[in-house]
Amino acid sequence: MLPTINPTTTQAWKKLEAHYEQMQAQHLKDLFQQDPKRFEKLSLTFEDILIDFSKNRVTQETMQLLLQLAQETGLQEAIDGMFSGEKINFTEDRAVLHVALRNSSNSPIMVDGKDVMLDVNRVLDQMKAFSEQVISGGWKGYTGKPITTIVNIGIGGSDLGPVMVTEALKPYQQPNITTYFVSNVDGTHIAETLKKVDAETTLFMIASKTFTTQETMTNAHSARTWFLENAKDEEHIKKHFVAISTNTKAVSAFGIDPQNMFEFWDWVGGRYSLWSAIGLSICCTIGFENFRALLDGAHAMDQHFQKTPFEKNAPVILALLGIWYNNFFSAEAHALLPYDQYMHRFAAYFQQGDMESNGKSVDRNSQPVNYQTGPIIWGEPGTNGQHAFYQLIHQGTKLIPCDFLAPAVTHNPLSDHHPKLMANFFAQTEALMNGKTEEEVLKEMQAANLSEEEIKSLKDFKVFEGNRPTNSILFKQLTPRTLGALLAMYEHKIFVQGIIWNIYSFDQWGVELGKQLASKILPELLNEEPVTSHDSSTNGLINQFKAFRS
Ligand SMILES: O=P(O)(O)OC[C@H]1O[C@H](O)[C@H](O)[C@@H](O)[C@@H]1O
Repeated sequence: MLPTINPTTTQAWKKLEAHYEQMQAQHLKDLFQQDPKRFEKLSLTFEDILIDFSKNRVTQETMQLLLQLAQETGLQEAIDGMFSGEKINFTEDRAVLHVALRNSSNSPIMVDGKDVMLDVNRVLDQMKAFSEQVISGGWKGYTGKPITTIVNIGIGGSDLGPVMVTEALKPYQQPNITTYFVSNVDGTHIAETLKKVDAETTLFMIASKTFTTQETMTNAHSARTWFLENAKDEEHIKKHFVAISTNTKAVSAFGIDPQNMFEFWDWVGGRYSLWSAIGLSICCTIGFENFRALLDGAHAMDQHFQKTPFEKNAPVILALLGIWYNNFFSAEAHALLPYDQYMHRFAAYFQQGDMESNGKSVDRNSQPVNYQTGPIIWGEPGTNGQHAFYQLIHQGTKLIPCDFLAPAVTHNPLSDHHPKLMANFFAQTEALMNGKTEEEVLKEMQAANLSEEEIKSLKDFKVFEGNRPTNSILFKQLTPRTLGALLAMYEHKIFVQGIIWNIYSFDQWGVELGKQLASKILPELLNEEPVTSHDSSTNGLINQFKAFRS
């Protein structure tokens, strides 16, 4: 059982409220001036990753109080519960064991009296053997040609993780394999993908934990129809369709040979599933050894998370800082800004990871929460974001804490691109912290020989308040191991926040209502009758939709 402490009732929370009153007037610039050792004190390293959290609006006292909050809300007990296979996903009565999927030390993890590592290793072996066959050309299509193209059909957790990782690890891509991802039920997605592929050399991976998701099943059936139009014979399906699911029955009903099914289990949450057989498209794209290295990096971070004292624990620190802004500074959002083009789906991935996990408003006592929970997560790679939305982060009315992530070594050392990219990375967090005072603005304008009148009319617009908090996460290079560690770090950050907010992070009831209503509306769209069963807006929209199509 997870602890059920309302965080606002803790001693630490009350002290943090009082402490916030002092801290809101403090400027980061001054905190740096007061303490030349601030960077050393407020940064930590994990393997090849440096996490600098010194540009946050905190002092040692803030960190102490936040750590006390973690203690008082029972974080250690919760961490132990997750790692030992307790059914901490209470509302679905399930364990939460993505950590078992990458448990390379193989220590037993028991669920319902059974060591899950046996199953984990069995499926990993199956993934290894299969991906090696595909990559080596040993797995042949129905005309005897090797597979050159993979189409992963899945949505949400059965799509975002593999998309993000295969993009992030493109430098490790096998030269003979091209991978596409189809998620949207909009027919455009599958239609445009099928235009690019050849039935003789394409392998479809139908990835769905439940194997009932409307979007995925619709796309899978369209892919099957298209394939049979080419291959003509249902016998050939077994060479071109594999399934990744927890639902064996539904996989067989679809016509996929159980031999070609890759299993995972109900204790793997969809948004935590890239480490499971859902990662098969990753294995076949970058090779099993690289997938293994991704798992190993995550496992190393898991151990760090499980065993390191909270004051040096990367996921715990990041989580506490997030709580500080979310609950005391009333920050509504958090931006993830990777300065690495390969990580262009990183923010999208953690939009699901974080917002589906912690977008909750009922606590673990079944009571409505009386405090804020999960933030809005968003972001784009630098420097593109700088030329689009950073204006608001620098000078807008909202406080948006940001994580800046970047590799020191690029996979594409093209002339001076990387130093230029990194100059921006360093400049942005400095600018966000320091801002620009009126005095500095005046000096600048005078140096540019502006008239007194021009200076007077423009100066106010050019002042930057600064004091905008950032974390800088600088790593040596974006390797599979480092990516694995970074992903696990953010996963555990989300876990810690969910524990402190006293919510259940591993269910997602909020996505159900829209699905139910859509299945009620679908038949109404397929007949000629005017619709009257909804509110006037929904009726009006549906009836206009029908009129446009008639
Ligand atoms: O893998 P599936 O069962 O097809 O589910 C795909 C997605 O469906 C829903 O939208 C859930 O909210 C997601 O958490 C899940 O990842």
